Amino acid sequence: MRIPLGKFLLLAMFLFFVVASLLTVFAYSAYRFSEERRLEVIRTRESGYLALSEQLIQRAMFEPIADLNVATQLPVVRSYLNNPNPENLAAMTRTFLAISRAYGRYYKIRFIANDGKEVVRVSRQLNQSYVTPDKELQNKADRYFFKAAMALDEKELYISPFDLNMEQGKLETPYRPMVRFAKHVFDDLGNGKGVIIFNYNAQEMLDALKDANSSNANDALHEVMLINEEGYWLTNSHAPEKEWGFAHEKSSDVFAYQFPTIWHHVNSEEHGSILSDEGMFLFKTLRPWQNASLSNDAFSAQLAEDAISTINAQAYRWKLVLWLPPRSLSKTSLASQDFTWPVVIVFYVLIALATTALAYLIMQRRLRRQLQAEHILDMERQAHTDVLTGLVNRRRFLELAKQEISRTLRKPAPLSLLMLDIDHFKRINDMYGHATGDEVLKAFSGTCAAVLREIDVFARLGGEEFVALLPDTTANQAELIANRICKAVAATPVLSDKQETINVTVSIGISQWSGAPSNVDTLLQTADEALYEAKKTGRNKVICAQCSVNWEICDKNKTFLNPN
Ligand SMILES: Nc1nc2c(ncn2[C@@H]2O[C@H](COP(=O)(O)OP(=O)(O)OP(=O)(O)O)[C@@H](O)[C@H]2O)c(=O)[nH]1
Repeated sequence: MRIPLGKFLLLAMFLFFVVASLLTVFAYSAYRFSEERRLEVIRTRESGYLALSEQLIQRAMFEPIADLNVATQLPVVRSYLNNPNPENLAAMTRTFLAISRAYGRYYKIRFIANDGKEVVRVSRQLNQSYVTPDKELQNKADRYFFKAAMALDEKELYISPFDLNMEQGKLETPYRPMVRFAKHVFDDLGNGKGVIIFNYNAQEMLDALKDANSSNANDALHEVMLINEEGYWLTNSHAPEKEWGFAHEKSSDVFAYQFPTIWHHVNSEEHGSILSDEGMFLFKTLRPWQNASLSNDAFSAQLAEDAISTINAQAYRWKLVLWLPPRSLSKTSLASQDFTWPVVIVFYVLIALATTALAYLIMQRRLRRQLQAEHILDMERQAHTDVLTGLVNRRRFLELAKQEISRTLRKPAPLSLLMLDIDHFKRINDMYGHATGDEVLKAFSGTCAAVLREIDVFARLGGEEFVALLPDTTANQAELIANRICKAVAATPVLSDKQETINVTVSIGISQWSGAPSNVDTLLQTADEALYEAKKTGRNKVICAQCSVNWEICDKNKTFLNPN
């Protein structure tokens, strides 16, 4: 017996579906868990970069304050303010030149007198510091920064908005971002003498910011952005051409244009992190001077003390944003590794192989069990069946007859039994051989079975002796059936292997269960006695002791002794 292919394939597919679904759910959950952990690690690392960047900006923005404070206290400067003679002016100019060279971070260091006239201007360009000749000095009385600085008292300090350097009223290109730091200076008698202004080269700080954030080449690469109040990029490592959008008046060069939903959070929240289809954003609001006294950085904290009266620190509010674009973010994700899809395919192929093997084993086991069950059934059938005729044998007949009697006891009904014996069967054997005798037995069984009903129990007791138990049948009805059998047998001759016609007749004895608690043996015995009577009185007949009428309707002409 072979494994049925259709069922095997169905089972294999079912197992594959179940196992693959379970393992997929499990693997996907594990993947989601590891993804969350991975993103958490990235977020923590990026927070570190954000804190570092903030510190870097804060430090850079405090250095000019320190320099300006020191400059206004220098003895040479004090001497000039108290006694503005040419000698002291020259000494102050030399000091400004030295400061310019030493730090290199100031485009201009100037002293502007009360009337707005530049008295000293030390410029720095292309890594060179030089003193501007007197004839090129300008009057700045109308400039906003001069006016603002002149309004300060001694302790206060003016910080201009982040701006681009202008030369001769025009934007200098490439852009030179700068912030002006100015102090109103007084002589020892408290008379205002003018303003000292440092034009701080902020590009230095912005470059340092980019450098600090590009050294993470081994990590997922992030972009650093510094955004001013209006959402313009002061620095944008991802798209430097979009920096200083306010200068080239391109409304699309704002953060809000590129990332509207992200900007909503960045603009309205102090700090946070956002994970979206556009990547991961970590941001922080920077108020370089306003919050400096809270800084962990001792340097910044001290300077915050010094510049405590900085008048326009409130105006400074930048947004520092670190952005991991989706590609960078997924760089370390399992899903984007080269080996992932081949592994997934191998994974499912292995599941398919394993479930196919399992289906094969299950089918084989089922088949074995089925064969065993069939074998047992077969054995049972053999134990209950007469091999030659296929009829129920004596043992099984006795079991079935007992069951039938019990049933009749529970639900009273007539029950009759026929005992059948082929006449002169020995002679058939003797004349035509044992094999032909067997054929006669088979033909006889078939003829009788055709007359009997489905519910009748027809059995071969042994040799040429047969029995039929007829439920729901009275002796009179049984007699009719027996006569029908008797006539059918007589009318059905059998052909020998030599094509000779063999007439077969049968004698039948009948008994009916009386309703009294008798057993099968009693029934058999009564029928056997009737059969004996039939044999004794000429064969080919039916005898029923309990019947109301007893007549012989079997064909008297058809006897074994009288063929045809
Ligand atoms: N071919 C064949 N013969 C069998 C089988 N079982 C029993 N016999 C024979 O059946 C014969 C029965 O003969 P008897 O018991 O003398 O009865 P009978 O010749 O039919 O005579 P009556 O019953 O008096 O009519 C014996 O010769 C048995 O050997 C069988 O399975 N096959």
